[in-house]
Amino acid sequence: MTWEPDRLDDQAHLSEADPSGMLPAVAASAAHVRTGHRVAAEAPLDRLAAHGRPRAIVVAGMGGSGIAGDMLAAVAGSGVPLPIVTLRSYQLPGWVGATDLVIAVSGSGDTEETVSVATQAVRRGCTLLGVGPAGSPLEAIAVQASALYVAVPARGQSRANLWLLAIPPIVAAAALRLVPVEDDLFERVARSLEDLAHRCRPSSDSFINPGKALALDLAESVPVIWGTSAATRAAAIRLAGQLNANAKYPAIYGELPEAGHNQVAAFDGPLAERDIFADTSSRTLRLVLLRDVEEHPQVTRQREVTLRLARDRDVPVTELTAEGTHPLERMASLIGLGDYASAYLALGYGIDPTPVSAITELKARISQ
Ligand SMILES: O=P(O)(O)OC[C@H]1O[C@](O)(CO)[C@@H](O)[C@@H]1O
Repeated sequence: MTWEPDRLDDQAHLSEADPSGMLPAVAASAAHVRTGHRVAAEAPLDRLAAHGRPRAIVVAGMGGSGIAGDMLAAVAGSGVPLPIVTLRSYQLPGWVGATDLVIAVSGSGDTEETVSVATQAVRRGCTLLGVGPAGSPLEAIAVQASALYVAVPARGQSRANLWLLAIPPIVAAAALRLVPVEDDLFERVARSLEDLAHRCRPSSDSFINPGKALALDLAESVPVIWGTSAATRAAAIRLAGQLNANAKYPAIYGELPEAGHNQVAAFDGPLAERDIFADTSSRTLRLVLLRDVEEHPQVTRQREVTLRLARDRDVPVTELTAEGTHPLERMASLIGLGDYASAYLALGYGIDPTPVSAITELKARISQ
C-alpha cells in the first residue's frame, strides 16, 4: 500500500477504488440530517416530557454510533442541569436507575454491547429510547418494553449514517428542553454540509479541495488529533474513528487541557523526531488541532502554547477551526471535512474505504 497523491485527482481511480460508494455516502450527509430530523419529529418524542426531566441521560452506542452521545453532550453544553454520559460498553453502571433516560443508538440495531445495555435499561425500569433501523433486535426490545423507538433508514456501514443516528437524540433532548434548538438549526446544518460536499466533490482538484488537502496533510504521518471544546472533542473522536475505519490508519485523539498533561510529551519522542536525511517523512507524528470559537480562556492559552511547542520541535501541525454559531453547526463543519479526508486518504493509498475486515473478523470470532 503506497501513498500516491496523484490518485486523488484521477476520477477513474476514485470511482473504481470506492466500489461501495463511501464518497457518495459522505455526500449524503445533508440529506441524512434532514431525514434524521423528519423521522425524529414524526416519532412522539414529546412523550418523553411526560416522565418529567430524567436524573441523567446515558447514550449507549459503539464506534460510529457512540459519537451520537458525544455530540448530544456538546450540544447541551456545560450548563446542562443533568449528566449526559456516553457508554461504550456492555454494562450499564450501577447508579443508573428508573429515573434515568437511556438512549440506545445503533446503525444495525444488532450490536451486542448496545443490545445488552438496552436490555439492562428495560430490566431496571429506565426510560428507554432506541434509535436504529426498522425490524432490528433493538427495535424488538423497545417494542416489547413499550418504549420509544425512532426507526431510521440506515443502510450500509453505521459510520456512513452518522447524521441519521445523531439527530434523533438531539431532538429528544430538545423535547425535554435540555438543548437549544432553533427552528432552522437542522436546515442550516444541512446547507453547510451541502456546501462542503460541493467543495470536496471528487471532481474538484486537490489544490482547491479541502477534503483532499487534509488527506494530503495526514498522509504518511501518525495523526494526534486534539479538540479544544466539547464540540471539537466530538469531532476529534469522529476523525480518529473515520481514519481507522475508512483508511485503516492509526490515529490518536485527545483534548485540551488533558492532552497538555500527557500527549504533549510525545513531541519529544521517537515519532516526533525527523530524520532530515531520510527521503520520506513517514512515521512522523502530526498534531491536528481542532479549534473552536468557544473555548475556555485557559484552553485557548494552552492551544497557543502547545502550537508553539510543536513548531519549536518541527512537529508538523494542521490547524482547523470549527465554523458556525451553534455547536451542531461547528461539529458538522469539522466532521464533514474529516469524513471526506478519511475517504480520500484511503483512496490515495488504493484502499477501499468501506470494508473493515479486521472488525468483521473480530465480531465473527467473538460470536462463536
Ligand atoms: O451502529 P452499530 O451497528 O451498532 O455499530 C457500531 C459500530 O460497530 C461497527 O459496526 C463495527 O463493529 C461499526 O461500523 C460501528 O461504528
